[in-house]
Amino acid sequence: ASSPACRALPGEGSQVQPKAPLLQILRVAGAQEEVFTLKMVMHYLGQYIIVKELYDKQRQHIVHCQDDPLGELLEVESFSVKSPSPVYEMLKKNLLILNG
Ligand SMILES: COc1nc(N(C)C)ncc1-n1nc2c(c1C(C)C)[C@H](c1ccc(C#N)cc1)N(c1cc(Cl)c[nH]c1=O)C2=O
Repeated sequence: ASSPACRALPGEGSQVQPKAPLLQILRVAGAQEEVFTLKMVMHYLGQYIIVKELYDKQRQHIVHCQDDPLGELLEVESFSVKSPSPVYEMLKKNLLILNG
């Protein structure tokens, strides 16, 4: 069901299992795990952005991901780290919550 309740993101402590396309991105950022906390997922996504230099060199809170697998997942060409709703929407679709 995709009712709002079960589409919420888990609390900090809950464990999540990224679906394959997201897990591939986390692997590029160095993730070895299969099961993560939300905080770990955000950390590896951040590392991915920095390592691949997807940020705008002039306006460094802007991420350009139109030509990157991350953009395909986020379904946006770019976004600001200050308004991360595309990130949370993507996570809701790409994380299995293991313990609610
Ligand atoms: C372009 O960004 C940056 N550029 C620089 N330069 C020096 C160029 N330094 C820091 C950041 N930066 N700021 C924030 C974040 C970063 C890095 C780690 C991407 C993270 C973050 C943002 C997006 C995703 C995704 N997909 C994952 C983590 N982030 C967060 C955003 C949210 Cl929503 C939750 N937790 C966070 O840490 C921020 O606010």
